[in-house]
Amino acid sequence: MKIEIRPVERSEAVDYVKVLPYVNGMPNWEPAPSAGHGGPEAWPPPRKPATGQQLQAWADEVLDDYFHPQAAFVDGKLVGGSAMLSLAITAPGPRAVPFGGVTATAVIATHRRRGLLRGMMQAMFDEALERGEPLAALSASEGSIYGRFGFSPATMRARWDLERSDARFIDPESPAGSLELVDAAAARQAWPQIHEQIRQRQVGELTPQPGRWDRLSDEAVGTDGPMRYLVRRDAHGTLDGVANFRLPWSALPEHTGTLVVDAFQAVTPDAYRAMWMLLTDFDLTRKIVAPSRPMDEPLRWMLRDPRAMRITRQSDNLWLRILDLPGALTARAYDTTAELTVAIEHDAMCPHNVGTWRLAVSPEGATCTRTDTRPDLTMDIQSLGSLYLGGMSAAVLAGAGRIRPHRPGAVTDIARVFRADPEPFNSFGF
Ligand SMILES: CC(=O)SCCNC(=O)CCNC(=O)[C@H](O)C(C)(C)COP(=O)(O)OP(=O)(O)OC[C@H]1O[C@@H](n2cnc3c(N)ncnc32)[C@H](O)[C@@H]1OP(=O)(O)O
Repeated sequence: MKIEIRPVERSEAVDYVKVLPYVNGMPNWEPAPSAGHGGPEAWPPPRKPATGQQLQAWADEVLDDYFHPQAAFVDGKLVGGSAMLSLAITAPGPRAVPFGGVTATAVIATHRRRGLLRGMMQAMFDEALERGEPLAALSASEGSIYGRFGFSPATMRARWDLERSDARFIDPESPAGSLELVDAAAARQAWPQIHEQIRQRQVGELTPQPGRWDRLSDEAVGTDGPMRYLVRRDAHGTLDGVANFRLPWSALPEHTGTLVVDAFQAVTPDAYRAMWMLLTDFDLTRKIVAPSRPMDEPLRWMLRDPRAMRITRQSDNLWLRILDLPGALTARAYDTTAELTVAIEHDAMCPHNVGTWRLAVSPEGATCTRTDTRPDLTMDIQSLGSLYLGGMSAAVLAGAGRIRPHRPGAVTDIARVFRADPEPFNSFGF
């Protein structure tokens, strides 16, 4: 059996997309309902196999400059593929840090568990480092796969619901400004403007991959039910919020009258409140479901009964992988002054990360250099990925034995250095 891992050539792009489960009408996510799914059933039925025209459109995307595909060949046949997208994530600062976003990953069922994904992953890590991307990231189809490659959850998301009758606001006055239900084309125009303002300040948000905004307003994507679009303007007429929502039809009486908020972004607290006031009080609805929202949703604090907003699922969202430790740690900013030495004992796929590192941070900047001194803490590379955006607790990771302190106070110190407020959040994957 001859195994070859290499980038895809132009003539092989259609073969590459053919290995992806969704292209064949097969599921490509674990069957357990994830926080991101908004429908009442466990998961929408798989789509139909792709048409020749769709295959060609996806193949063209594979060949785009921002897409860096690798493929696995066994005895000359393309049996697996994975790709990285060159994107940027907002790190504390806020600073935009380039990363390789792993996507479009699959190995055909007959060739799994032979190390083909591992081979492609290594090739993608090496290429990302050459492009100067200190991080890799992905959304995981299953929780047990990607830890072994050095990825670890760095952001979380929640699905919540709220009975319309319980959505009573502490301040019932609607803020000045206007709300308008618009068509898909107007929402398509609003999304990039609003997202860009939020991305520049919200840690965890991502630059959109090409086609992102077309897909977001595409009715064929996501759960069923016609898509509706809401935009909001402030008292001066400046656009400051946009949301996509649906009222899915269901044969089950318990699911009828549910308004699903697929996507929601607001630039100001007024826009945020005005839009939720409308969406939580739509005539002929009973319940509001928001499938993929931050854990720390301000809406809870606007309600007279904060308990009315019930988190019904929560899950990891973005998984991060530190590819270049000093590059990543000096790319983000810190709002405290501190000095810490951190030891990484193992990193088979990125051995240059192994060693003891002295991290010196201040609001003016950070340095990260090798040192021979005794470390304050030892941790795995996964834990550093989880800490990086400031969303995960160092104390919890220490409690799990993933971070080992070597002096009193070291865990509190690293928590203070990395923590961010509000929680990092990415409103979409890739
Ligand atoms: C980022 C995204 O794109 S998410 C979408 C991922 N795609 C899918 O889930 C589609 C369905 N699954 C698949 O196509 C394949 O199972 C893949 C792509 C997930 C894995 O491909 P493989 O070539 O089988 O992985 P590979 O053999 O390199 O596995 C490396 C290690 O991960 C483990 N592993 C791989 N897949 C899984 C899994 N689904 N569950 C648990 N462990 C797994 C292997 O056992 C192996 O373990 P080891 O390091 O202890 O030996």
